[in-house]
Amino acid sequence: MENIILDTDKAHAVSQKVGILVVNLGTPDAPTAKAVRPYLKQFLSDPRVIEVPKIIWWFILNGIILPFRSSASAKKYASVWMNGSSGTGAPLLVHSQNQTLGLEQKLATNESTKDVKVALAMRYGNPSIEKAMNDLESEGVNRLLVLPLYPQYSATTTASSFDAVFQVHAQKRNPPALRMVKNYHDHPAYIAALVQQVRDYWAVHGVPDFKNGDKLVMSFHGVPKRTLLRGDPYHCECHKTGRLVREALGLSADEAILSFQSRFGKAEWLKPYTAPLLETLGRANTNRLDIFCPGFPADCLETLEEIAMEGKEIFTHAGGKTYHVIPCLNDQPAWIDALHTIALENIAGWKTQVPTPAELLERVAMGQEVEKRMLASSSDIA
Ligand SMILES: C=CC1=C(C)c2cc3[nH]c(cc4nc(cc5[nH]c(cc1n2)c(C)c5CCC(=O)O)C(CCC(=O)O)=C4C)c(C)c3C=C
Ligand SMILES: [Fe+2]
Ligand SMILES: [Fe+2]
Repeated sequence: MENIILDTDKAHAVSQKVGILVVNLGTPDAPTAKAVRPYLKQFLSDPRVIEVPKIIWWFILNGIILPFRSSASAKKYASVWMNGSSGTGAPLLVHSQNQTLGLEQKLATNESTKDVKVALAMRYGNPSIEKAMNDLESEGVNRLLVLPLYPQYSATTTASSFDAVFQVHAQKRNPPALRMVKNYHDHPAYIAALVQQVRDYWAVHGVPDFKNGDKLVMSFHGVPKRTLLRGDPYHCECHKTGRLVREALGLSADEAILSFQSRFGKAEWLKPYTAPLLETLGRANTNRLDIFCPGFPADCLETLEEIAMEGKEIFTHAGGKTYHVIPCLNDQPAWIDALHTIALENIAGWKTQVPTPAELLERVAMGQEVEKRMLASSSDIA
């Protein structure tokens, strides 16, 4: 039936179905300039990402960035495109899909959450936020938790995803109730998953010799410095995540160094920049450097190409010896557990199962009882 209000199964808001919209940044549909261009256009036309006057930016974007960057980025995407046991396609999409499935399976193991619907959406590209919200609506979801795969809040990412959800929400006559997860940069389950990931890597590849100058670099995606000056808490949240991981590993700030990568354009971004740091550590003839990206829950172009390939080249070319890349959380069980915990905490109080007719009658009776008591107490006051 078209109108869900007239559908007797769903009438009178009886259905109380909870849905979780897992949101990540997005990625092109194919590693070609033709597919990268519309993705970059949508991404770089977002005023949350680019805070340059619209007219000026239109000329820079269409005249310089899209013609040149689309084909350069496409080559980089081609170098990391996946075709293996974990899945086929862009790494960001494959890992985000596996995480979404992992969360759904975990929720399905418990009677009270087994009917929670989970969908993945991408802020730019596919599957779009609009499509995922419509899919959840057609499954009867009327209470929606938005769970971004951004542990650290930034207006450029988290708020931008919320904007896109609100835009779809604004088009609906009977939209779902909304809850948004703003951040979880210091959530114990997220920190535990990060620490586990580093320890698991060291269990296989040996622990760096920190006393003899080996380093752990924790590289986060950067943002323009002016966003920090205007009040974006992203910088502080990255520092808190980094400190909690470092302390759990028993390392000093000199042994585990925090940095920011992926600078775009000429403006100043958060410092220290990762690439020059790798060069400095290479020049200092660092024997072993391990690099980890705690702010990226899923491996993507920025970790697999920029960090693993370009970073290695910079470090070893400058004189560094061995370069170890610790994979992102991806589908690590402790991370799926963390997502599950964060989701449960944020849907608390939202009943997920449709009440039985007996439960409905009980509620009506309870309501009548409360009304009677209120009337009695108001006549007492009078
Ligand atoms: C132009 C400014 C950009 C800001 C600000 C920015 C913030 C930001 N980005 C991420 C996470 C990711 N970014 C990724 C790719 C990417 N980022 C930018 C630019 C900005 N990011 C561009 C132009 C690109 C596209 C790739 C390229 O052409 O270089 C990705 C990977 C996407 C993929 O397909 O693999 C992620 C993830 C965060 C967390 C963030 C701010 C906190
Ligand atoms: Fe980015
Ligand atoms: Fe800060």
